[in-house]
Amino acid sequence: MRLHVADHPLVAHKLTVLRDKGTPSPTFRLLVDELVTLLAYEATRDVHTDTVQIETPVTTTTGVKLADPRPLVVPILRAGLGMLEGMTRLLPTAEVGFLGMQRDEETLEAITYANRLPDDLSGRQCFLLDPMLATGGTLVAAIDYLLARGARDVTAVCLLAAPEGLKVVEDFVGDRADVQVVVAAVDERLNEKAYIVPGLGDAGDRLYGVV
Ligand SMILES: O=P(O)(O)OC[C@H]1O[C@H](OP(=O)(O)OP(=O)(O)O)[C@H](O)[C@@H]1O
Ligand SMILES: O=c1cc[nH]c(=O)[nH]1
Ligand SMILES: [Mg+2]
Repeated sequence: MRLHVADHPLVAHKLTVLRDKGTPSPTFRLLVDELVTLLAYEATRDVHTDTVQIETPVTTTTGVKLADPRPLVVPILRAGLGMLEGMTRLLPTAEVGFLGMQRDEETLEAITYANRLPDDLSGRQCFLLDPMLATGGTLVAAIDYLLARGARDVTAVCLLAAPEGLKVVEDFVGDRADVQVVVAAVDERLNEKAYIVPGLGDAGDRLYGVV
C-alpha cells in the first residue's frame, strides 16, 4: 500500500476549519468539496491517458485524453457522498458505483446496506471516496469488493486517517493489488470509541445531520 499525505497550506487551512466543531453543515459540505478537489489532483496523478491529435487554431499538435476503460469512482455512503461531486468534476469521464456501508458502533464491524458496482473491474482504475479511515474496517471491506471483481488498481481518497486503520489496510492489501491511500492528514490515534483524535467528529452527521 502506498500512502500519500497532501502537504499544502491550503489543505491544512481548510482542514482546520473542518475540524472546528463550530463549523456548520453548509460550510462543512463546501470545505469537503474543495478539499476533495485538491486531493483528487494528487490521487489522479497516474490516471491512464491516451494520445490524441488535435488541431489548435494555429497548428496540429499531440495531446492526451482520459483513456478507456473509464475510471470508476465509488463513494462510500453516507459520508463519501459529500466527496463525489468534487471528484467527478476533475474526472468527467468516470463511471460512478455506490457502496452503502455503516459501521456498527458497538462491534465496529462494517455492515453493507447497498452495493451497486460493475461486475467486471479488471483493468479498471478505481477510486474509493470516504472522508474517515478510522479502524480501517470499512475501507478493507470496500477494497475487498473491488478486488473480488478483478480490480487491481485502487486509490482511496480520505480526508483523515488514523495510524491504526492505515496499518489494517496495509496488512490486508499486502501484495494483492496496487492500493494507494491519499489523505489530507494522518491524525494521532483512535479514542476508546474508535473515533479519530483530534479528528473532526462524525463526518456523516456533520455533512448531513444526525439521523
Ligand atoms: O474505519 P472505520 O472504523 O470502519 O470507520 C470509518 C467509517 O465510519 C464512517 O461512516 P459511518 O459508519 O459513520 O457511516 P455514515 O457515513 O453513514 O455516517 C466513515 O465515513 C467511514 O465509512
Ligand atoms: O472519527 C470518526 C470515526 C469514524 N467515523 C467518523 O465519522 N469519524
Ligand atoms: Mg457516521
